[in-house]
Amino acid sequence: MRFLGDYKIVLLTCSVIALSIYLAIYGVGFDNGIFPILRFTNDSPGNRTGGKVPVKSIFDEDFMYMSIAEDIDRSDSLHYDYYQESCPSAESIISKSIRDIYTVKPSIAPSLIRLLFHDCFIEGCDASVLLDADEGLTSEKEAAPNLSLKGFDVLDDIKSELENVCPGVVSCADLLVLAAREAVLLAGGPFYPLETGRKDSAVPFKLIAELELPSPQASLSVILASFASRGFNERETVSLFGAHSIGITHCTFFENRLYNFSGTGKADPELNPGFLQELKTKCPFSGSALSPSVAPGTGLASSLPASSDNSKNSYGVSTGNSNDGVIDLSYNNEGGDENFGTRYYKRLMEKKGLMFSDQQLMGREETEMWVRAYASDSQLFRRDFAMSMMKLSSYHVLTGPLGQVRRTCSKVLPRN
Ligand code: HEM
Ligand SMILES: [Ca+2]
Repeated sequence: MRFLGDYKIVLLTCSVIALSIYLAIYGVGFDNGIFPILRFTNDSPGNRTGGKVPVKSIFDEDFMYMSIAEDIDRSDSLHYDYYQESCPSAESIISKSIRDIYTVKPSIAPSLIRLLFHDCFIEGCDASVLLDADEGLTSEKEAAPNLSLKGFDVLDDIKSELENVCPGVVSCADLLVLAAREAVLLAGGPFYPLETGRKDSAVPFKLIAELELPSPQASLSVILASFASRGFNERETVSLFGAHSIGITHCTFFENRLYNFSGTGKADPELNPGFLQELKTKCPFSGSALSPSVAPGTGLASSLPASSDNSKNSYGVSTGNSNDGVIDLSYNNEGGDENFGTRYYKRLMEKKGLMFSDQQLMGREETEMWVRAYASDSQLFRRDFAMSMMKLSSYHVLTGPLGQVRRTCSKVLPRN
């Protein structure tokens, strides 16, 4: 019996160590000696600045509380309320600023969420996307998939407010993830706890952004591979796409589906016929659908052939044509805020996905299953979206001496 008891202790200790390593690697951190547990019953912010916010691990099905050694050195890693002493008002300044701006400009919410995705997906959440071009540096903003990003000015303003209160303390990477979380909440999405302590990169990654941000013409296998290479499974990937229930899309990103799908000169058969007519009136034929740059089914942005039409780039973004129409992804907030996410999945089930890449989620059993689940169960979607956003917001972060805290989000610190 004694042997059995020892055996169990050894087994438990090994499990704790293994789980610790797993969670540390995948970015769901510790907090004050507790594996975070998410309250599934309630989406309300709860203890937003108090540090110990319970979070459920994405990886275990059972709710587990375990104590871990108190003497782990967390000074160089992400943790809750990182700015508690160095800048106690940081989180409230950020959330209040976003709330104020949102009242006059609600489009800031989708802009920031997209910005977060484009930053974190490329070399992690390090604010690399916020850098302007500078001597020797080509800005990530100039990468084709990033040309229609917005919200930089708002982050610059909030950063200068933070600099007035606590100079050189709050990173732009933390600012972006916290601002995007507030944006999700304002748009009717769930609250999720976030650890802080990210540092900013000293370089942008324009070429990697060109190569690795998925194109709106990407096929399902390309999309899944691209998310999987960053640790996101099908369920997490499908849940993140729920962000496409808010904001806007330019016609240019799906025009080929209306007029010249796969070079056939016809519409995409996967488009709902009534919806097709509706879209055609909003996005009249402009000729750009004939461009080879928008041939669907291809891979990542960079793998699309360069357009012969100089007004468009390989991501299909109009660079010179100001006539490009815009479609409201939320369809005037169809079903209200409480339908954040679910309205997107319902539309996919009706073959009303706007981009080729959106409708692709219905293309395989394992992703279609999650589309159906999220369309019918908004609580499930909110929980999954919250967890996936937490995971995305902590993806591949720079901490401690590995990064810097910029004074201005668009500029790296001057070299000494
Ligand atoms: C295969 C993956 C994805 C592709 C190809 C894609 C592509 C696009 C495109 C082309 C637009 C329209 C931009 C414009 O017209 O200005 C857009 C908008 C948007 N995307 Fe995605 N996206 C993807 C995944 C995601 C993810 C994972 C998120 C967030 C978690 C996200 C959040 C958004 C938001 C919020 C908007 C609206 C932006 C605004 O209104 O300013 N997207 N996306
Ligand atoms: Ca980045």
